[in-house]
Parts: sequence; structure tokens; C-alpha cells
Amino acid sequence: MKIILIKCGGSTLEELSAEFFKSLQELKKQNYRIVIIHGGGPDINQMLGQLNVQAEYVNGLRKTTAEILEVVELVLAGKTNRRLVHMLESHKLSALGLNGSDAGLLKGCYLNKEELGYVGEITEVNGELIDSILAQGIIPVITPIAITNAGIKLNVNADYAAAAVANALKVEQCLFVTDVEGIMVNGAVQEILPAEEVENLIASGEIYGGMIPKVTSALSVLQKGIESVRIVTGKKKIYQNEQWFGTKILGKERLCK
Ligand SMILES: Nc1ncnc2c1ncn2[C@@H]1O[C@H](COP(=O)(O)OP(=O)(O)O)[C@@H](O)[C@H]1O
Ligand SMILES: CC(=O)N[C@@H](CCC(=O)OP(=O)(O)O)C(=O)O
Repeated sequence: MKIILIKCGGSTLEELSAEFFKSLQELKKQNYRIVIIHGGGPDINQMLGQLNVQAEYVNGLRKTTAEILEVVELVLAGKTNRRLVHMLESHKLSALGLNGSDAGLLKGCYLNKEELGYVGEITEVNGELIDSILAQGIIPVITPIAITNAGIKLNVNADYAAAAVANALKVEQCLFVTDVEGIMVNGAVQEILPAEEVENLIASGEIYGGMIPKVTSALSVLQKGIESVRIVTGKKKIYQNEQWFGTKILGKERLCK
């Protein structure tokens, strides 16, 4: 089974184009099974703003109090996930919204309870549940909330959640769909970026902010032997006639071949 994991960033959800959905239709016709994990940081911040709650981040991760966790789940599962599933359905792509904390889909543990509060990292993925949905030709659309063994819900950065699911399912392709056409270096979008260069680009500041968890996740996925990881915009097509768009991050072994 050829599985593609697609992470849809909150930055792009409002702007997903008809071409993007057409690409997904084409991928399905080519017998790819699609799994989607979504973000929604901007949606959460908008709601926190309405509630007069200040958003705070440490290294790009949201400090999550019990009150903020409730807002995160309300927004991500109740609004963002619903909207994305509806968009897929309106493009004739059968989709099922899933909260990561249900049926042990995403099991997790605290990342740094003292500093970040209810923020988690994923330790286990219920791959059988995902496989059973994929077997029916349905796209699972996953909200990145994990659950601990003690039944506590945790907020997980969507890029890291995507990497954990990609690694657990051993997907063929992993795509980070965002609001830029790819990774830019000296103002130009890169078609191919060797994994070795990524750390230097972070150190030099060419890769910064929200792109850092994406490339870090990409490297973790490549280390597990997944063939290719791409950063691509949702404003245009991501795939057509066996051609992929965006920046391809190339793993070390691949580069040697
Ligand atoms: N080298 C780079 N090339 C392209 N974008 C970059 C780069 N470094 C940082 N960025 C920023 O990363 C952003 C995407 O990350 P983010 O806003 O967190 O998106 P998402 O919500 O999709 O996860 C881009 O809009 C851009 O501002
Ligand atoms: C722990 C943590 O930071 N969780 C993220 C989850 C959403 C997310 O990652 O959304 P984007 O992909 O749009 O950034 C948050 O609360 O914003």
C-alpha cells in the first residue's frame, strides 16, 4: 500500500486551492492512500485573542495551560478539522475527522511539563485504526491531540505529530503543505535541499520560525528511511502527471546513490 502523509499547516488552510484538491484526486487515482494531519495555530490564536488570553511560545511550542488546552481542542477538533473534512468532501474526497486522543490514535507523554504545561510528544500511533480507514478509501484527517496512559490530553505541534505518524506508518511520501512554495535560500525556492545543509541554514538564520519544526520533522522522517519529504504550498498543485512540486529534502543515503 502506497501511503502519503500530508501535513496541512494552519497558515494555509484558508487558502487551499482547487488545484491542491485536484492533486489529491489524482494521487487517489494512482492508488496512493492519503493521511492528513492538520495544524491550526492561527485559528487558536484568534480564539485566544477573543477570550483575552495571551498566547505564549517556547521554542515554537505553545505554553499550554488547562484553560488553553480546552481552547486548543475546541478550535482544532471543533472548527479546523471540521472545515478541512468539509472541503475534502466538497471536492469528492471522502474524509473522516479524527481526534488524536480518541481510540488511542495518538498516545503521548509530556514533553516538559514544568516549562510547557499540557504539551506532548507522540510515543505510539494506532496504525491499525488508520489502516482500516485507508482500506475503505477514506482519508483520515487527524487533529494533533495526544492522550497519555493516564488519560490526560496533550497539545502536540502538528509538524512533530506528522513526523510521528509518518514514521509509525512507514509512509512512502511525506508532504508539509504550508503557505510558501518551498524552502527559500538567498531568496530563491530550492528544488532540492540536501539534508546535510539544513542545520547550517538554521544556524545562519535562512531557515527560521515555523519552518524549523518542519525541517526538523523532515530530518527525523528521512532517518527512518522514508523515500522523500517535501515542503510545498497549498495555494497551487502539489502533484501532476508523476511530477511533485515544492522543495524536496534529500536524505544522506539517497544523495550518495
Ligand atoms: N527558508 C525559508 N523558506 C521559506 N519559508 C520560511 C523559511 N524560513 C522560515 N520560513 C517561514 O516559515 C513559514 C511557514 O511556517 P508556519 O507559518 O509555521 O506554517 P504552518 O502553519 O504551515 O506550519 C513561512 O511562511 C515563512 O515565513
Ligand atoms: C504544542 C503546540 O505548539 N501545538 C500547536 C498545535 C497546532 C499547530 O501545530 O498548528 P500549525 O501547524 O498551524 O503551527 C499549537 O497549539 O499551536
